[in-house]
Amino acid sequence: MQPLAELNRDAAPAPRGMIEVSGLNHAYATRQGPVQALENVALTVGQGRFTVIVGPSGCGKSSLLMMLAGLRAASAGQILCAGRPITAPDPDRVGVVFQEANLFPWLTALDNVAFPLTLRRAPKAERQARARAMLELVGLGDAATRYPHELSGGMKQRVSIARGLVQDPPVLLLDEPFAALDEQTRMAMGEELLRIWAATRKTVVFVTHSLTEAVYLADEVLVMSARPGRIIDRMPVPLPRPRSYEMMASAEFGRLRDRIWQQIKAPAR
Ligand SMILES: Nc1ncnc2c1ncn2[C@@H]1O[C@H](COP(=O)(O)OP(=O)(O)OP(=O)(O)O)[C@@H](O)[C@H]1O
Repeated sequence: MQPLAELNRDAAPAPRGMIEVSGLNHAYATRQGPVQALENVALTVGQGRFTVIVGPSGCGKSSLLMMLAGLRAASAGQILCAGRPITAPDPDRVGVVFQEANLFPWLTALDNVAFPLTLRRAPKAERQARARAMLELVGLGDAATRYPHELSGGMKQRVSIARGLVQDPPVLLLDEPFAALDEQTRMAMGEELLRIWAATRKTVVFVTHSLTEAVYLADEVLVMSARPGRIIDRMPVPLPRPRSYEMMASAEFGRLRDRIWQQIKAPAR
């Protein structure tokens, strides 16, 4: 007879992803009729994994991220985060960072980071301690009392990342967070994000147009088709970590980037 432990192991559910999306469809209502943005999107992101989403312009990447964040409802389908549906923004489970840092100009860096805790009416000492720790984490411990206009573009995005992490959510979503930055700052921010990710072990979903950024950052790249967006490839990135600038010149890196490019380049006319 099979021992009880064996039976239990067989009966245990398969390990679930931190994020599980199934049958996601979305059509926007426009004056010209419905615009099908997403078609039957399904994906799983394992706990602590760094997943990057790429795809042609207008394929629905931002729409998908907004839905994962609970900021937009899909026409159909299900999104589970940590085993429970996402139906509205839930900063305890999901932090979000957008292309624009969207900081309040009248608040210091510290108070911007603390703002979500203020909304929750957390005690002031706790808010400040937590926000200070997050600023330290993103390398801005010395800039706590500065206002947004006194910060560079890269520093503002660091504040935005710190704010996304301040409630310690298991998931961090980033929608082209470095797109507005110059190339040098963008590279540095990519490295910085990997350092933060390694320190916190968050589950990360990152949208970008940059194929180099995608391969450099990801454990796995999800490639979307042109609209209506579908997932057409799940490409693991077997490059070792920590990633380095030199890896970008390797044949393996080039092969991975080319695999994405071949799938998203516009068809020749
Ligand atoms: N509020 C809206 N109303 C109507 N159509 C919309 C709306 N938001 C997005 N769309 C359309 O849905 C499609 C997907 O848009 P979305 O912004 O999600 O794509 P994307 O892949 O993030 O684009 P990009 O790469 O250019 O940032 C596009 O065709 C867009 O025009």
